[in-house]
Amino acid sequence: MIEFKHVFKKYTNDIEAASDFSIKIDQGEFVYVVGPSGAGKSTFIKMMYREEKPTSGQIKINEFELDKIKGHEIPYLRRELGIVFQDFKLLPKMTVFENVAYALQVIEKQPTEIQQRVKRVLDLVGLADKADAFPNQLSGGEQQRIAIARAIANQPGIVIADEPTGNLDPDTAGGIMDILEEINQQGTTVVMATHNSGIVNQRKHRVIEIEDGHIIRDQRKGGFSKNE
Ligand SMILES: Nc1ncnc2c1ncn2[C@@H]1O[C@H](COP(=O)(O)OP(=O)(O)OP(=O)(O)O)[C@@H](O)[C@H]1O
Repeated sequence: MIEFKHVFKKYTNDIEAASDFSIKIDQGEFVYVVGPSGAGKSTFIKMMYREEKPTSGQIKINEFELDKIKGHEIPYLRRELGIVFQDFKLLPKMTVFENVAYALQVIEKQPTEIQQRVKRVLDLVGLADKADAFPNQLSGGEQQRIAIARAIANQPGIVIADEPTGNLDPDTAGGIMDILEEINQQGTTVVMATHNSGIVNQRKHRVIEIEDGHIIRDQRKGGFSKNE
């Protein structure tokens, strides 16, 4: 569950990227965050994983109130969130296997469990045969599938993706969407910022639309609005 209560975010340059965001996303929902460039989509998403802090208001991620979270609770919060970026952010000197395993090592899993989990998620994204490759030996779509494998290796309840199909051709983007929809069908909440009106119109899910730092639409099973 993700809950925003009267959240405002003003950057130091006085730009208000979030103005009174109050929204609730239940466990298991699939939500697109749409809106023009500079609307505040990334800011909304970054506040969910504490990359940005609100100027005022409350954000709750499952049982964690982010403004009250204590240092020792942060690894537990991190475990509940898987994050996927447009530019993948894979570690270039590590193999595919090591990139995914790294996400598990930081929460102190046993080596045999790490092996099994990495294998399971690489199978899920269809890249078990690339375990020993390095990121620069993979296509953009493959790198994004690895990034998703890394994000879901901890079996987080929530996956947050900022433009996960942004750099990919339509077929490859469709493959990424298939994976996100599959993990959503297994119960994972997916929140995805996107400019891709084709995807939003074809694969109907809840849409939260942001414009100029305001949530202007929150629509279940809605496509893009006319001005996108
Ligand atoms: N660190 C920052 N410091 C100052 N202003 C910022 C910062 N990050 C974002 N902004 C501003 O806040 C507004 C919202 O930016 P944000 O990145 O959230 O938009 P967006 O909808 O994700 O855009 P895009 O689709 O282009 O990624 C923009 O006007 C942006 O210039």
